[in-house]
Amino acid sequence: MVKRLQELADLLPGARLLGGDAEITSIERDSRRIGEGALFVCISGAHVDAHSFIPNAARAGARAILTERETVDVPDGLSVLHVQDLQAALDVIVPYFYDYPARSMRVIGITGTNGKTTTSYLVRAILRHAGKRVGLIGTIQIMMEDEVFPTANTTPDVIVMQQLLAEMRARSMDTVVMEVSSHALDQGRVAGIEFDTAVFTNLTQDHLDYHKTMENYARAKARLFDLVSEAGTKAGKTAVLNADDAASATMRAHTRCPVISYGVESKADLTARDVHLAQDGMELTLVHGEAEPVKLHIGLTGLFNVYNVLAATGAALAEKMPAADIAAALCAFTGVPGRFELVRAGQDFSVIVDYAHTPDGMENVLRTARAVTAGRIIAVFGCGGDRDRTKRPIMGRIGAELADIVVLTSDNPRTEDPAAILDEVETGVLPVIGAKPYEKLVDRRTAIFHAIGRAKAGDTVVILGKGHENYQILKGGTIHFDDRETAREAIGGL
Ligand SMILES: CC(=O)N[C@H]1[C@@H](OP(=O)(O)OP(=O)(O)OC[C@H]2O[C@@H](n3ccc(=O)[nH]c3=O)[C@H](O)[C@@H]2O)O[C@H](CO)[C@@H](O)[C@@H]1O[C@H](C)C(=O)N[C@@H](C)C(=O)N[C@H](CCC(=O)O)C(=O)O
Ligand SMILES: Nc1ncnc2c1ncn2[C@@H]1O[C@H](COP(=O)(O)OP(=O)(O)OP(=O)(O)O)[C@@H](O)[C@H]1O
Ligand SMILES: N[C@H](CCC[C@H](N)C(=O)O)C(=O)O
Ligand SMILES: [Mg+2]
Repeated sequence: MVKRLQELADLLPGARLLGGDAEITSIERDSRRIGEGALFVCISGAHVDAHSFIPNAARAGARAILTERETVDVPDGLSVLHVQDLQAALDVIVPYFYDYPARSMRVIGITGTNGKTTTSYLVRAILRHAGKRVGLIGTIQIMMEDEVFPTANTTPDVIVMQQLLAEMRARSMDTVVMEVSSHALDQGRVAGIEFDTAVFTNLTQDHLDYHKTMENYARAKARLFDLVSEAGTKAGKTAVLNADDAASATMRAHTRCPVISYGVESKADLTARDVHLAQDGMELTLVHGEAEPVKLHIGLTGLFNVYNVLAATGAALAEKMPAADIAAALCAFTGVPGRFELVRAGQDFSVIVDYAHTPDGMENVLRTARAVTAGRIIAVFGCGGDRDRTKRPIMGRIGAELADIVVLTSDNPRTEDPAAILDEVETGVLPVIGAKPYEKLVDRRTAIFHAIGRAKAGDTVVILGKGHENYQILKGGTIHFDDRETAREAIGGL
């Protein structure tokens, strides 16, 4: 990809180009990714100011910088593109630079508090069963067909996003399925993407540290439905909405394209009945209008996963996938890493590792565990640091109400004092814990060993919050940590 700096400047009213035109071969916002000919975008972030990396960028071969700062010292030979509003400038020039890759493929965006990753994996499985070449962008990883790439965010920033989409175009992906976080919608990470199908899973409390109110949070999510409604270069757009979630009204108010609704309680285009849960899967019957109802057995469990199955089916129908492929792919689906994942190491009790890190997620998972457990529920959980503090006591209360034994422990404390986080969670635990056994163990490994040590035949140990994560983020740095691995070790030591 090569474009002239002047060409980019011409797209931006009020932009000033200092130091002369130059040929640009990439756009980067991280000095560590700069190569020969790059335009280095200087963002003053939450932790560091990228202007301080200009010398590094120059040494690495940057040709120019993009900034909204009036005066910037740059080494000789580096041009400066000055703009009034950096984010607005990126919205325009990044998709242009990469020749709007999203226009070359179908784009399915999934938003909502919980269920995005699970739904995206289900959609990917259905599309692939129907013979499509599928890219996936989300929390766990990025995939292009079977090839896997790591990711730092659920939805990458606008630059990495356009680079990924350009790579997917080069590899002839037919469709990209992506999780679209509220942060992404708020920060313009999906600028320049024309969505074909937009899916809403649900809205419950999370991220109030960032959005402040549930109204702002809902408004950020609704942005995806503005985007899917925009007239662009594509035809056949659809919004897939959860009829049982009150926030769908907000999403619908932003939608100006056809809607497929799904639900279990309310009247909807797509529903499920005859749901039978087991620990390692469930049966359900999918009902879509006048079509013959389809009975499925799938390797996911819990009513919340019925919603994910319906959301994914809605997206597949919007993408005109044949009913036979939908049913066959769902029946062959075996689960998502770290989502209600069973750890089997020959023990006579169950161990489930799950990514629930919101009040609603916890409630769903603990209720599901209860429904499929004969003995007691032992819950191990905490809350992430540097994130929504108001969810801590709520999660504490839910854990104490729904489990029989509670082991409070650290999630990813990040820069916070781990013990202080647990104290905040505990304010929700204490009023409802009564005589139930309760421990507060800051070290997650000790907590998992403790919980597994208490388990008896027929019990279920539910380890919540970190799911697929194979690390723990502490003040001193990030360490290797995997709940599944630790649980296996603990079982092995019994
Ligand atoms: C609050 C927030 O959204 N922060 C995001 C933001 O970081 P930032 O701009 O504040 O970054 P910074 O670390 O201060 O760095 C500033 C600039 O200096 C640059 N830099 C930095 C170091 C260096 O050596 N050289 C260099 O050039 C950085 O590339 C950056 O451009 O931009 C980064 C690049 O896109 C993101 O990775 C980062 O996400 C952080 C890691 C994060 O934790 N975000 C969470 C809140 C988030 O976005 N979560 C949602 C998921 C929510 C959900 O699914 O429930 C997500 O989509 O991931
Ligand atoms: N539809 C749902 N409704 C409520 N809770 C759910 C739903 N689906 C999954 N969960 C719970 O939320 C956890 C996270 O699920 P998943 O990873 O699919 O969601 P996500 O929206 O991608 O989360 P994140 O925002 O962190 O990326 C699961 O481990 C489960 O506990
Ligand atoms: N174990 C996690 C889950 C984080 C989920 C993530 N999507 C976010 O909140 O950004 C934590 O709280 O650290
Ligand atoms: Mg996710």
